[in-house]
Amino acid sequence: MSEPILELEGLTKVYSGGLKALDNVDLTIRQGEIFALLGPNGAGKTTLIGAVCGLVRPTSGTMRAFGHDMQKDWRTARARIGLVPQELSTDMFEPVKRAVAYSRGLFGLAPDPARIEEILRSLSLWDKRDERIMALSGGMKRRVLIAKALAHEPDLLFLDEPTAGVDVELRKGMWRIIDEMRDKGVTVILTTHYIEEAELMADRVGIISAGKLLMVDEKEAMMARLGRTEAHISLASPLAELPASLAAFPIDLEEGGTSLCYRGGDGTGKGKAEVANLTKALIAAGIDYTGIETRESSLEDIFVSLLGEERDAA
Ligand SMILES: Nc1ncnc2c1ncn2[C@@H]1O[C@H](COP(=O)(O)OP(=O)(O)OP(=O)(O)O)[C@@H](O)[C@H]1O
Repeated sequence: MSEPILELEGLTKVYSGGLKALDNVDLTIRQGEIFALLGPNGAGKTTLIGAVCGLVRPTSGTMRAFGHDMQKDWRTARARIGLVPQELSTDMFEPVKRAVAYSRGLFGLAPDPARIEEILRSLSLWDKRDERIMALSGGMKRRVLIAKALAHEPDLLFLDEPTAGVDVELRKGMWRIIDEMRDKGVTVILTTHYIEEAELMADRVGIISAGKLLMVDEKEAMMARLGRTEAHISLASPLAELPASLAAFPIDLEEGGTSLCYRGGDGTGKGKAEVANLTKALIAAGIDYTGIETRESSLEDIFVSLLGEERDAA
């Protein structure tokens, strides 16, 4: 397994008003992985990123990046970390190219116009290089943020909600960029509200709520562990009860006996095979049906049910 690039232990942040935005977070990120941090508004995602990027001072806990203790040796690690924040804060009056080149200089790297050109071209910003950032569309501004983060060639890149409020085209462009970074071996930590995005891009997913990291796992493992298949089978005529021959299936009679509902499997397609067996068993039992609707649960369902459990437990 590759090197840990970021190790957080017991990371806690209590804001001055007393709000615990991070509650004892342990997280290890390995070189080259794409990690998605999923959580509802106010879960602590931006605070976590801010802590690692030196924008938020943790109340307690330790952070190591590239093997350096970030509280003791902050600069060495920080120079290798890029951040694409949610919003533009500065240099709205600057022309695109100058802002991006400046961002590289900020991290102590020698100017490299060819590299800046390559970045601007890859983000379709080259034609806009001399325009002031404030004159660009929202989506273009977001690309400038990415260009700035890439300008200093980070090994670890944080993307805070990279696709919030952007159109489908730009979202796809962003996914492509993340893919390219994966190919270059850059480690990416992204936060997102779009579960589809996490499902598509990430190798591992962490679910955070109210400052607590509820679960971290490989995406496939999470789906296999918590995913489900749900199938609704419409029966040709209502059943009063289920025959004993079907007792082994995880099924319920619903809608006054006119519908059979199967809930089982594991999000990896195992349920589909079981539903196929169920249909054979129905025919063998002389039960006729008129339609089947099957649905595999997504990361979204897992996310929603986990957060629901968390709320119920609170
Ligand atoms: N500077 C601050 N002072 C006090 N409380 C803060 C501060 N910054 C954030 N918070 C609070 O900390 C909690 C976590 O906020 P954070 O921005 O980290 O959440 P988030 O998961 O990024 O949310 P979103 O998805 O809305 O961006 C929220 O309740 C927020 O109101």
